[in-house]
Amino acid sequence: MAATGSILVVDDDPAICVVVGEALRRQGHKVKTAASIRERTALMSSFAPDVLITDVMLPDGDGLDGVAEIIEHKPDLNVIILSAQNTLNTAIRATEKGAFEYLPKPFDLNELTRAVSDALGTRAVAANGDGEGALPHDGLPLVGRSPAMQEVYRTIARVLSNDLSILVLGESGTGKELVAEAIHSLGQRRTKPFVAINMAAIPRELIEAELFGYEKGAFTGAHARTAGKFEQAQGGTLFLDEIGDMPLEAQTRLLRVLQSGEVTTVGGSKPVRVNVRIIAATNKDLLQLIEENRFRQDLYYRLNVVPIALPPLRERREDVILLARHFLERAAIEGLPRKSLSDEAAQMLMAYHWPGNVRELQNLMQRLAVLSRENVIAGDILRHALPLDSVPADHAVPADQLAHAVREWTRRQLGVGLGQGGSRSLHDDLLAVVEPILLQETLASVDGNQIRAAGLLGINRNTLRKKLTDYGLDPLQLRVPD
Ligand SMILES: Nc1ncnc2c1ncn2[C@@H]1O[C@H](COP(=O)(O)OP(=O)(O)OP(=O)(O)O)[C@@H](O)[C@H]1O
Repeated sequence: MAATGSILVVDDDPAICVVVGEALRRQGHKVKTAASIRERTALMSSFAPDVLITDVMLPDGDGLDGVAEIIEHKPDLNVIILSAQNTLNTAIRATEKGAFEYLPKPFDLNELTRAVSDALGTRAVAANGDGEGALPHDGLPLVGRSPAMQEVYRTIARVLSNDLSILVLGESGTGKELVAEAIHSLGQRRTKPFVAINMAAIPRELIEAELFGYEKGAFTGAHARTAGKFEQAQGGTLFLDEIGDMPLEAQTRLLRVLQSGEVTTVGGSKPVRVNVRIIAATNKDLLQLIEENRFRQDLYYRLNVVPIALPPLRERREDVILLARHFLERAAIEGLPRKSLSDEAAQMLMAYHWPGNVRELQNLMQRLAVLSRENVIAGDILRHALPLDSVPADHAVPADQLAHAVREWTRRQLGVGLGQGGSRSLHDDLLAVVEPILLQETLASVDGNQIRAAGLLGINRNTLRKKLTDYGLDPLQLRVPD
């Protein structure tokens, strides 16, 4: 049976105290509630709880204030923070104060009761050795309050005080590099270098020299010993962007460095010890690459100690307006005219499918800050500014029609084709019908510009190029359809 204990719930909302209190009592815990910091302080000494659940915004102050001191006096106490201010800042502050868990409001009651059971079965997490207020809290880079982003904040907060390897997953423009920078600049390595290298941006044959450095004369043009990114990042963080594009030979070498903690330059023989935190990122399906023998499984496990998944912007639409306002505000701080969004414009932004994710939204807001003559950005301006006439992805009728066509096609294939063999697979057959149309139409809409088409499709440029070759499509011959 799960352990039971005494729990103090602090929230100025009586409804929350009742609901949480009842749920916990039903599980056999002893529960008391308080509505303010004053009441909390009074109860802490008389009641001596095992777990403290506290809201952040309390009528007489910030619920996080004093938490570090409480834990210092009572190291066994586990603290669970509830907060409606679902920002990276709150998650980090909660972790810094030594809180056991941070739950964004509105929270899931099951999650809370589970957190309490976990807390009772675990020793309190010691407060971060940096001490209070040691981290720069202002101007935190990541914006967004969606549940998906809260999960990201919680994970970031948990990895700041350790050196675990991190794999950031997400489509292009979702903020993978920003997450890596945030982990570095808020973590214990922040006074050391943050070095980024993008595997897709460097010719394959140069990747090893860039990463590990090279000796004088190692190859034509190697005029002097040059330190690689590993050595440049000494003591700090190395961000390996687009790791899925790393050639296999370089992967083998990288794995060796991660296992030994030593780098040997290309053409060199004397290893150099390196102390570097690794954060890798990819928009590719690494498991698929492993299956195709294009990515080493052992390297994958080394890199993927803590995964952080950034969902596409279209799957966290509640963040769109916050982000849009953030970018307009930033433009104003940079000296551009201050702009706001009309209701219609806000609706349109929410409905759009954002294939280029946050980067696309950021670029659009910057453009509008410069171009729009009115102070309030109206729907009309957006209609021109959004690509493809801002057709929202959720456009119900075409999506329904497509779904209908796919259903009919699949049923027919299953009816006709079962047991006849010869066909590659239903999945491939469908893609072979649909994908070339998607690629052709998208390319035609941007006059064959592969970079823009890849952005609209939300896939990597190299992936697009490969697909075009596979389907025998020539982007230059694609004309805007009638
Ligand atoms: N949550 C966010 N809050 C504020 N700005 C963001 C957020 N996410 C992304 N951005 C901004 O959007 C732009 C794209 O982000 P970033 O370069 O980190 O994406 P990425 O996933 O690494 O893209 P790629 O895979 O193409 O390299 C950056 O200018 C970044 O500052």
